[in-house]
Amino acid sequence: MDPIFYSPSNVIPSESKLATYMNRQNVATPTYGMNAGFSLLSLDSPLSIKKSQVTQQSPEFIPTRINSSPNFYSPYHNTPMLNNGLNGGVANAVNGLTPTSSTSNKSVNGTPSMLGLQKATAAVVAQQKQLQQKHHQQQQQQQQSHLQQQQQPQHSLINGGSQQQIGPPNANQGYVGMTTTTPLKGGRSSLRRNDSPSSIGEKSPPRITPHASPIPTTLPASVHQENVGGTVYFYPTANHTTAQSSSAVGLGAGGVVDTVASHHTGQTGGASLTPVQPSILYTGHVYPGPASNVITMQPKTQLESAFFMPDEMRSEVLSRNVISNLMLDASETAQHALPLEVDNYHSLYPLEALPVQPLHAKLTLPSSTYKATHSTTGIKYCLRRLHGFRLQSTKCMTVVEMWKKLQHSNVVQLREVFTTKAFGDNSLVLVYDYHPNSQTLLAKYFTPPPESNGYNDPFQGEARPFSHKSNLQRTTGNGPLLPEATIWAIIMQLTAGLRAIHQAGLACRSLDPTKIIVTGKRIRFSFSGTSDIAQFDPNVANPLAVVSMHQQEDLTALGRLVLALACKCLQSVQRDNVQSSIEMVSRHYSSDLRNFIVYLFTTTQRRSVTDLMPMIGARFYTQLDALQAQCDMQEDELAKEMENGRLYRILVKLNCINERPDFNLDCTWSEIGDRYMLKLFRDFLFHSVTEDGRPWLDHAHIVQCLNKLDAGSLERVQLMSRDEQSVLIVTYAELKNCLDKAFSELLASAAS
Ligand SMILES: Nc1ncnc2c1ncn2[C@@H]1O[C@H](COP(=O)(O)OP(=O)(O)OP(=O)(O)O)[C@@H](O)[C@H]1O
Repeated sequence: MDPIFYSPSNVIPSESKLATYMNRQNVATPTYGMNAGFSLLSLDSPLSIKKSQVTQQSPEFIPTRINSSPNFYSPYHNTPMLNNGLNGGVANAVNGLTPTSSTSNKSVNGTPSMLGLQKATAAVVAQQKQLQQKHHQQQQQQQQSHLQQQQQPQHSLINGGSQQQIGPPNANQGYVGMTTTTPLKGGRSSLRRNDSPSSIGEKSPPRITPHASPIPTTLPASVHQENVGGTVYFYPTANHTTAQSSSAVGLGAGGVVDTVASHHTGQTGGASLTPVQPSILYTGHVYPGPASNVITMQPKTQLESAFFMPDEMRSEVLSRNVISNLMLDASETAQHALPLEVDNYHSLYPLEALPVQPLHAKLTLPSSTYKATHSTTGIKYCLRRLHGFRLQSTKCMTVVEMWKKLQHSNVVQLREVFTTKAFGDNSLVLVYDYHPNSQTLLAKYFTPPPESNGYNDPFQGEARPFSHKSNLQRTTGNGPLLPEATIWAIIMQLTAGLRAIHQAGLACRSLDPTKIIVTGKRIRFSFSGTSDIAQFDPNVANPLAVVSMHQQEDLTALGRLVLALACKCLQSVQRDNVQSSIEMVSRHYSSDLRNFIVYLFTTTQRRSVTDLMPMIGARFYTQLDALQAQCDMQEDELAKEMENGRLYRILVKLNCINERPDFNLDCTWSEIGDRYMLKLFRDFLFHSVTEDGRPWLDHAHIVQCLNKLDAGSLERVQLMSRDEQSVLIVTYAELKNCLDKAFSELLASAAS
C-alpha cells in the first residue's frame, strides 16, 4: 500500500469513503483537467470498445491479435509507443477532448487490442501534456468563474450503456459529469440486482446494509454526505471542489462517482495542470515477453513461446511431478511387504528395477531401491536398502561422512545412513537425493526397443553383437549408434563427477551403467559410497593406497563404459571383443574418441582423471554453450511463471473476499463498503459482455487489469453495478487499498 495515498485518518473510520477522501485532500498530487481526466479514464477501459471492435477469442483463451501487435509486450505507457504511428485514433480522440472515440482502441489491423488500449492511455498522457499547455490559461478562467455552468452541459448518466445528457440531480452535491458511452456492459443482465452503490435517484433500491460505513459525527463543510440504501457515501461538495482546484473532478452526475478526483487536485488549489507521469500511472512489472535470443531457440511460433513453455520442458516437469507423487495404497504396501515407516521415512514406493547384467558384479548383496517421504520435512528421498546387512565396524562411518560432504551436480548426494529392522531383517539403508523420472544408463542406451511386430532379429542384439552386416554397428540391437556429440556430452559429465570424487579422496568403485542415472540431460553417479560401506575392510593397512587402486579401476571402468556406449553394446567390452570394438570406433567416430578410450584402457601407466580434460578439448566449450543456452531459456520460463504466480496470488485474495457468505457473523461483509468495489471489479475483470450480450473474453484484459491492481496504478477504471444503473470510477490504487485492507481483515480474523 502506498502510504502517501492512504495515510491513516484520525477521526473517520478508515473504511469509509470519506476517509479515503480526507486522506487525499492532504496529498500533493498532480492536477488533472476535468475533460482530459475523463478522456484518460475512458480510453483504457473496454467499456469504450464498440461491439464491432471486439474480437472473439480463441478457445484457448489467448489473445489472437498478438501477431499484429508487435509492441504487445511493451510496458504500459511506454513512451516509444507514442511514436509508432499506431495511435492516430487516440490522438484524434484527445484532440477532440472526446473520451468516447471508439477508434482509440484500434490496433494495427483494425481490431481492438490491449495494445491499443495501452497505446491509447500512453497517447493520452502525451497529448495531455500538449493540451495542458494549450488550454492552461483558458481552463484557469473557466474554473475560477463558471465551473458549475460549464459542467452542466456535460452531465450525463451512464445508464445501461446508453448515453443520456442530464442535468445534475442536485446542484449542491457538486456532481461533475462526464460524457461517455459504454458499449460493453460490465454487469450481467441475468444477474441484475438493485445493488447500486451510488446515487441514481430511485433506481437503486437498497441492498447494502446501513452499517457498512459508520457515519462520522462531524463532517467537514467540504464533504457532501449521501445515503444510498443505507450506505453512506461522501463526496467533495461543488464549492469545495471549486475552491480546491478550478479543474477538480469530484463526482459524476447521477450514478457516476469519480473517487479519484482529489488525487489530481493541486496542492495549491490552483489550476496548474501537471500531468501524471506515465511511470506514476503504472509502474508495471509485467513479463515483457521472451527475449530474442530465447525465442529463436524455441521451435514454436512467437505467440506460443510467449505464453507456453516448450513442450519438452512441460512434459518433463509433468512426468517428474507425476512420478514424484506416486504412492502405494494400503493393499499394495502389504503386497510388497513394505513397512509403513522406516526410521524417519514413510510412504515407501519401490523404484522399478530392470533385470540387469552389470559390468561389475562385485556387489552381490541383495538390494532394493525406494522412493520415500521424510516424516518431518515431507521431502522425498531415494532409499537404497542393503538386505540382511550388518555393519562390521563403525569405522566406515568416516568414509560415509566423506561421501556426505561430496556435493557435485553429477553425483547423487548421500544424505544419511542408518540400520533398521523395519523390514523384518537387519537392513542398512542409505538415503540419497531423489531425482524423479531417472533411468539408468543401462535402461536408456542398452535396452533394445520393444519389438513392434513381435519379430526378433536373431542377428541383432546381445546374441550376436557384431554380426554379418558390414554396417551392423550403425544399427545395433539397442538402436542406432549414438551421435559423437552425445557421447562427448556423457563423457564430460562423467569425468566431471569422477574428478570431484577422486579429488575428495574417494573412488566410485561401481562405475557401471546400472549405477549411473540419467535425468533429462543430466548424468549422475548414483548410490555412491555403497561399495565403500558394503565392502569395508577395517583391517586394511594403507587405506590411501587402496583408494588409489580403486581410482585406477574407475578409469578403466570409464573406458569400458565409453566403449560400450560407442558400440551401443555391452558385449563390445568383453575381453575378446575389445580390439574389434576399438576398430569399429575408429571407423565411425573421431580419432579423439578412439584415443580417449585407448588411454583409459592402457593400464600399464598410471592414469589420472585430470589428464582427460585436454582430451575433451574445445568440446568443453560446446557443452558450456549448450548449458548456458538452456539456462537462458529456463530463466525466461521462470520470469513467465513468476508473473503467473503473482497474478494467482491476487486472484486468491480477490476470491477469498468476493461473495464471502459470512464474515464475523456479517453475511453482507463482502457486499458493502469498499468491498463492493472489489466485487464490481471482479465483474469488470471476468464478466464483461459485448454490446449484444456476448461474453467478452480477453486474457490480455484480465492480465493487464490484475497487473494494474497489483501495482496500484493511478489509472482509473469504470465499474458498473450489476443493475447497470450506475458507474463507479475508482483508481487501481484504491482498489488495491480495498483489497489489502479486506484481506488483512480476513487474515486477522482467521488468526484470532
Ligand atoms: N537417486 C535416485 N533418484 C531417483 N531414482 C533413482 C535414483 N537412483 C536410482 N534410481 C532409479 O531406481 C531404479 C532402481 O535402481 P537400482 O540401482 O536399484 O537398479 P537395480 O537394477 O535394482 O540395480 P541392482 O541390481 O544393483 O539392485 C532405477 O530405475 C534408477 O533409475
